[in-house]
Amino acid sequence: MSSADQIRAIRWEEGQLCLLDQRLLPQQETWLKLSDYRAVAVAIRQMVVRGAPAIGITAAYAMALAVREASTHTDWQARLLSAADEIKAARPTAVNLAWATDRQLALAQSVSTAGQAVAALLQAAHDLLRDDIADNQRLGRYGAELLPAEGGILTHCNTGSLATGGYGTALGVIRAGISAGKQLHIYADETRPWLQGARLTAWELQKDGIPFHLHADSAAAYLMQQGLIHAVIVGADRIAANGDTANKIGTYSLAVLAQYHQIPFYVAAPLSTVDFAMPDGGGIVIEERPAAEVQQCAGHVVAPEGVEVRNPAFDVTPASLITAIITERGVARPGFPVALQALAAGHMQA
Ligand SMILES: CSC[C@H]1O[C@H](OP(=O)(O)O)[C@H](O)[C@@H]1O
Repeated sequence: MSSADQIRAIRWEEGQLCLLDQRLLPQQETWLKLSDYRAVAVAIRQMVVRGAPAIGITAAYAMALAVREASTHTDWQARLLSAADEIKAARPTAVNLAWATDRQLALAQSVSTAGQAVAALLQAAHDLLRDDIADNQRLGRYGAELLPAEGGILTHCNTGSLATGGYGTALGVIRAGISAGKQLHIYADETRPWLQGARLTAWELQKDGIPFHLHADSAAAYLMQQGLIHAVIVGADRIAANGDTANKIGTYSLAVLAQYHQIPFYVAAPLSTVDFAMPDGGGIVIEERPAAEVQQCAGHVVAPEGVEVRNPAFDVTPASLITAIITERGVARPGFPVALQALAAGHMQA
């Protein structure tokens, strides 16, 4: 693989969904080739593929696999409904998973025959993958305008090509800023416990030749205190209608730190990540992941046998701590309920 334009986590090849196994990066680049939607749901839950937009795209392909299997049965629509429930149950927090699955279900219910559904759902999954990359590039350009001409940008988790169809959201803004000639230095949180920053963001930035330092999550406050950070930019898994944002655990503490140090705090996400049916962040389900992820570090057990663990995979940052939400249709600033609705309605451009 070469630069950002080539990094892909999701491919459709010879009738199979191919997923780059992100559990093994950066040491191994191994692809899983899947033909059964049940195996795709397991791959999402086990984080073979992760990142809100990426799991949405993956779910869309899983539905295409499901309708292909169901199409040989007269009760194909009932079978597809059951498959959709199984796919949506893989992970609860990122709205993209349910959004993409339900969108495929509605498409299947809009056609007359199983054969038409097989063709329509596969094409819709291809279109979603293609459109996500184009949306990320638009989002990147809008966000790049907010970044300083020169400075340090802190990012959390992985929001690049591996978390999306390609190019990335927060990392897409950084890519667009660099392409626009901005002199940016990236500070990448390692992002315990799954280490998306240390393993995935570092891998992407190194491939792009973007200057960066990797640091422990607990070093973020020190870097801000030293005046090295001029903006924080993160992704999102679910944005409530009022702008409250669920994102990787540790995001909320970064937002509090950014406010204390008077550093702009940006969220970058496609509008498909906004859950307009959810009035505020209080209703967002936070995924609790296996204890082993905290008891271990990079696969090595570090905690004593039998310790009790809390492992929330996400937290919710109140809209009051967010400077702006960057989307593929423009930038939403505080007064998010109206601004996000306006962007979704296509009324507002940056
Ligand atoms: C481009 S959104 C990526 C988003 O998803 C990550 O979560 P996970 O790695 O557990 O799927 C994280 O919240 C990122 O901000």
